[in-house]
Amino acid sequence: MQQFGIIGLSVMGKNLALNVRNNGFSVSGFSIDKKEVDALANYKDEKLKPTYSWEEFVSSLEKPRKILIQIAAGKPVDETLAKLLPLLDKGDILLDGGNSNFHDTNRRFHELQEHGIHFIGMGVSGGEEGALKGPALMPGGDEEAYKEVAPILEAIAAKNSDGHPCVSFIGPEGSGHYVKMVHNGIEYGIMQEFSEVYDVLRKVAGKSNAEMSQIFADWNQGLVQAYLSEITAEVLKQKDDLTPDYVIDHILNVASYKGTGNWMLEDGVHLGAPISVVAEAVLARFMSKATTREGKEVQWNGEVPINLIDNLAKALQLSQAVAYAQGFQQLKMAADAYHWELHYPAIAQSWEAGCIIRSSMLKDIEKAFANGKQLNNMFQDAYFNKLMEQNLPALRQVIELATRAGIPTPTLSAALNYLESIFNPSLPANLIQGQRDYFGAHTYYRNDRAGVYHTQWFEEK
Ligand SMILES: NC(=O)C1=CN([C@@H]2O[C@H](COP(=O)(O)OP(=O)(O)OC[C@H]3O[C@@H](n4cnc5c(N)ncnc54)[C@H](OP(=O)(O)O)[C@@H]3O)[C@@H](O)[C@H]2O)C=CC1
Ligand SMILES: O=C(CO)[C@H](O)[C@H](O)COP(=O)(O)O
Repeated sequence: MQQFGIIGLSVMGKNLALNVRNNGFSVSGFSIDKKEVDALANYKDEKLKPTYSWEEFVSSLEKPRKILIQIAAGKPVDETLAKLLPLLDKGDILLDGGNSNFHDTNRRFHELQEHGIHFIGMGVSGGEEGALKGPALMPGGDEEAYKEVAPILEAIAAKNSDGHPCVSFIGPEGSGHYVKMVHNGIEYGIMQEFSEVYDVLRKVAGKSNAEMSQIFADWNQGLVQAYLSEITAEVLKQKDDLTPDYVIDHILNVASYKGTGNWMLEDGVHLGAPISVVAEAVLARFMSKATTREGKEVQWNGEVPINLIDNLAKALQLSQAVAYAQGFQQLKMAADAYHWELHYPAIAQSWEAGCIIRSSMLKDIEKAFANGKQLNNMFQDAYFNKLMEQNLPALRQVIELATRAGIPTPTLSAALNYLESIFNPSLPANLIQGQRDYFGAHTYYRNDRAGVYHTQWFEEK
């Protein structure tokens, strides 16, 4: 009998199966796509069992069965659960490792609980390579069931610099998929920040692709030690297969999305979370399609400050911190609203390796939230407060220069505005309240006494 089962053997499912096998566990694989099962069969390895029917798959697994569903999110997951349910026994454990919406996971968790099936909604990040060599895992749902699968998940997960596996139990219901959704929202934010910095580098600093590649590679050893720095350097130096040029210059500048970053924004709006960097990153993807492209190319003939490259690194470092900060702020608001107990240092730790947003900064974030410290925003922590003080002038300079050059910086500007706002004692919302009370008698609170007030702004006729 096999110790673990995986349904869906496409990019992620197949590589996760190999990872489970490489860590000494036996695994059965099944897919509705026979070609995917045949590909598994080609390994001819008794620890990798291909199965060709739902019944064969389920009956090949030791009890309680531990089954990972790694397929396209949405309706396919409900269809798969409907196929599996009649074949399972009470006490079996199902994990959904796809990018499922947390609302769906909440519903499935409770529905399956009624059937005595343990359900774990598990965010998985790291793409194809991560799935094979060690992904970041974000499991939430049934904690007792988590303990049963923890040895396998800890074995296959990426390990951080201390050798700790990048997986820990997140919380109840759909909280694991919620954390993955926030991961992806942060991912959108940081990717857009990188693209704005790239735009300033090429259009203001006049750097070539090869020079920019080297700059990002240098930053990856310095202020912005991050997977996204590493791959940006790689993307910028890649030559094209079809022309003598760099491939980056022939990639159409329309950003696609499957939408998990959009979901973070949707729930952020629901919660009232000030996640401006994520919002601007989502909107920038929309704008990349909506723009008419009829304008003139930016031609910068002005001065290029000698410290521009250093300041771009500092601007990117600080705006990256803001993207993470907004993610953790939303997590805290979600934990309060949905009555989940989330462990922020453990979440930071699970992102320290294996995932797309991994960076050296996550260690500092883990420390910022250590010992149950409840921060309203991450910049209340001394380390990040100092980073803000040190890097704000650089961020301002980059945005000022980009603005003069006519280069849009939606996420860098959102990061600056966030930092200008979070400790600000006199944001101008008093005027909004006055206007609301004027036109709609919506009332307002005062800053000098308790109670709810309404002003008679004009004489009634
Ligand atoms: N690719 C990545 O980098 C990452 C992906 N993920 C998530 O992991 C999951 C799998 O991703 P990936 O490997 O890229 O593959 P896809 O998202 O392309 O999903 C393909 C798999 O889903 C199966 N499938 C589709 N519809 C159904 C259905 N109705 N019933 C059963 N199976 C179905 C496919 O079978 P068939 O071929 O027959 O359609 C195939 O096995 C997704 O939820 C994705 O969002 C998470 C992190 C990273
Ligand atoms: O989950 C992921 C990484 O963590 C995927 O790569 C994600 O689907 C990419 O998102 P999008 O297609 O919306 O850019």
